Amino acid sequence: MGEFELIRRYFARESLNDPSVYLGIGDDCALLCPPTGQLLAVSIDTLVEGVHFLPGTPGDKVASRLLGAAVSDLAAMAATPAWFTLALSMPSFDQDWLEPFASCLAETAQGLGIHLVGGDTTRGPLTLSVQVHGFVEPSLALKRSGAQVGDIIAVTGYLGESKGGLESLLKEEPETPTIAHLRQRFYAPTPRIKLARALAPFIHSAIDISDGFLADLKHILKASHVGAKVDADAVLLSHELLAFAGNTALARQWALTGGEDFELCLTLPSEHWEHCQRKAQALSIPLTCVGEITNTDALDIWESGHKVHYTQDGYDHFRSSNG
Ligand SMILES: Nc1ncnc2c1ncn2[C@@H]1O[C@H](COP(=O)(O)OP(=O)(O)O)[C@@H](O)[C@H]1O
Ligand SMILES: Cc1ncc(C[n+]2csc(CCOP(=O)(O)OP(=O)(O)O)c2C)c(N)n1
Ligand SMILES: [Mg+2]
Repeated sequence: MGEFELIRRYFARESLNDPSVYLGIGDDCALLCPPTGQLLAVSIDTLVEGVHFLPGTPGDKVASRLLGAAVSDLAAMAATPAWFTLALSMPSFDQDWLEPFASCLAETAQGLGIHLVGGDTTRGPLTLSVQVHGFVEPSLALKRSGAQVGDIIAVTGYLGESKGGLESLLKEEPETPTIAHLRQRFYAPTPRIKLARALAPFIHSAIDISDGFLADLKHILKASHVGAKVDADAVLLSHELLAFAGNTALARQWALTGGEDFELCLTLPSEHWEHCQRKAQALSIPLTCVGEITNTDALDIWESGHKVHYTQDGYDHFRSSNG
């Protein structure tokens, strides 16, 4: 099969019926119409075989991980997903991999309300990049730089589960229901778009957790010129994570530093806390207060009444060891 037949068969299957897409797949560029008065939010993410997923991972699992993680960046800005482009490099034409990849990509995109409008397909090591585009009202866009002293630090969902799923894959553990749950969290992140949109008017700063909660919180602290006090005991640890990790200390370490949770870390003034919690409850998403923004230049982590230190705060592509 040739390059253009592949694109037609797998990626240009349906014609788009969206007024914001003037011209989609098939020309030198897509032509798109952002709504007037809104900002265009743009972000790109890449997955590399052997770096982000294990060799031999089925196409559907790569697709949900790829798009979920990319759209999570839109959630972190409180943007509504609109369009994405896909750059795909693979060593050879592999129908058994491409078919589930393309089907799951289309299904995930539909669920997230985002449309594939173009891309690029080449031969090379298995690498996938997705550029996502979304819209956000200028007054609602959530930045890393807005945290204020006294803000509550809150996180969504159960951190560390994705790291548990990855560890179970690296150890080639047989798939029990507990492990299936953790692997699902690794392979199929759920961008918190609805919650971000609902909370945006009350939030001072936000980031999505990709490298690790502590590492990503540090980006907020640096951008906002503030410090933080984190209560590690307050971080929710799911039954599944505790069961797989085998002890609370390891589960907590994964939750604080494991990464790829694609949950949100938010800071907000305490007077809005109860209202935000009710909004999260209505969407059945846990929202947990895990600390406070301080006027120091440090990130202090407290556990059982003691200040503790984590040697690694998250994943770094160019550091030699990543825990
Ligand atoms: N090669 C690059 N060229 C320009 N900007 C980059 C490059 N790599 C990363 N960035 C920018 O640096 C910032 C941090 O990147 P990253 O940690 O990958 O963000 P995220 O976790 O949101 O994906 C982002 O604003 C991103 O756009
Ligand atoms: C085979 C394998 N080894 C290790 C990891 C762990 N890992 C790889 S990248 C990464 C951090 C997130 O990826 P990145 O590309 O930095 O995402 P971004 O911050 O740009 O959203 C983590 C925890 C993995 N997912 N798969
Ligand atoms: Mg990135």
